[in-house]
Amino acid sequence: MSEESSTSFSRRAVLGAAGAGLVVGGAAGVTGGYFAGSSSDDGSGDQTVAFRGDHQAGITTEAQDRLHFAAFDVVTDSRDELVDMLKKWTDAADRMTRGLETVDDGALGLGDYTPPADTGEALGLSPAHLTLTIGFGPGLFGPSASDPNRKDRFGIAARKPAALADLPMFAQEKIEPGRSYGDICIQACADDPQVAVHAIRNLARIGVGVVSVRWSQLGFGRTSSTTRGQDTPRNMFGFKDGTANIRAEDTGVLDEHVWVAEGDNPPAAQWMTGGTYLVARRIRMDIEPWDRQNLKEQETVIGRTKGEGAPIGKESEFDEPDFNMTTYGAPMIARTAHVRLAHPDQNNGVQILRRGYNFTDGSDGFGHLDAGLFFIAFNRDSFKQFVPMQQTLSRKDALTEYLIPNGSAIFAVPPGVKDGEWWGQRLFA
Ligand SMILES: C=CC1=C(C)c2cc3[nH]c(cc4nc(cc5[nH]c(cc1n2)c(C)c5CCC(=O)O)C(CCC(=O)O)=C4C)c(C)c3C=C
Ligand SMILES: [Fe+2]
Repeated sequence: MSEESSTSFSRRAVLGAAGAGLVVGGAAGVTGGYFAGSSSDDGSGDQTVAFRGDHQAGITTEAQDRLHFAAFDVVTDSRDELVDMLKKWTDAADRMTRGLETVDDGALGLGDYTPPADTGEALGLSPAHLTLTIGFGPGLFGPSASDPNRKDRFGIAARKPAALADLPMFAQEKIEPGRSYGDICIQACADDPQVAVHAIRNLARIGVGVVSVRWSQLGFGRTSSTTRGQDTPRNMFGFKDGTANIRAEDTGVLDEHVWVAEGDNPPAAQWMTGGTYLVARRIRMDIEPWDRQNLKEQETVIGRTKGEGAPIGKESEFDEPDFNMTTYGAPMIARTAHVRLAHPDQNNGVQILRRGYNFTDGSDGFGHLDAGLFFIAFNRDSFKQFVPMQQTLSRKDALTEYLIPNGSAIFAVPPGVKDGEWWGQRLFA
């Protein structure tokens, strides 16, 4: 599909033309389509992030402020139906990221007696830097934690990469199956929550009969920076989060720690070259006990100051932590401090790209906020990176006392789609 077909017009153009009393719709021959696929806001209001490319958008893309993450179960056994849906999803996703309706004039133009092909709540809204990132879970290939008896329904078991396996159980977690696992995930990020929700809702609608939503999570504030230009945001414990994250500019680090390389897989799993693995963890944070701790204790648990975000013993946010500094013979950064235990020095040099979001899902019926961090990380092999890091944190990290991880999932995120290509083509073709 061309980026700017003559019958494509933006959601803004629909309302603008309608407001001016024009007839809109493909049949009426209205032309427009002025949201080109640029990667930034150039000042003209073109808030698009390119959907197609070597890697999927939504990984190193400058982290947007809002998230709607959905995990789907595939409910059909038909490979043809699944492939057909993935093609329709690709088309709709490509369009929505450019600020277009899922199909031309889908919300209003199909007549009075047909369900609209676009749900309409994004009419008049900009693309808001929407990115849609797809991932495939272990259950798509056969038995997995969500269904240990599952067959290889789509004939792709031999194509499953070794690094796509269920995450192990970790100490101190309370994983709920209804918030975990999934055959396919879609990560929708945007700077407008309605745009992200619209995208997930329409993909779920298009997928009826083929997929059903297993769980989903909204996030309202990013907890990471993924480019050098971004300010560091704060998490629900009030600390700057994302200071030491990998950035889009660190291309060498990304190649080493995030992107799957050709040599990582045998020929059958080459469809993952240029992709990455997404780990999602819903981590509820014990807000009320945390809020009763004094500032010094909070800073000791994290290993950084709350105001500046500097490593304890240093002045500025981006100063390197010195884990050997002592005071009265004791380490300045506690042995149990989160940043010490998560640092590459303590993890055989491994790094992960964090791209999580704050969440608050009301309260739990006992007067406690159901709030936390929806942790998302991208890495080249979760079993060499995320898993050992999480094992160390679960056992030793002082922060663990305030955390209850209750959702967990892993997905293989294939590389980006080229022009004309559809999501999953290299896996299924
Ligand atoms: C397994 C990986 C990680 C989980 C799970 C995790 C949860 C988690 N983290 C915070 C708060 C902060 N984390 C910070 C740094 C940091 N965290 C991880 C990994 C996990 N965090 C890494 C790899 C790092 C960077 C370490 C380094 O190289 O220095 C920080 C400090 C600021 C920063 O660098 O981002 C904070 C604050 C919470 C609240 C949380 C679970 C809810
Ligand atoms: Fe952390």
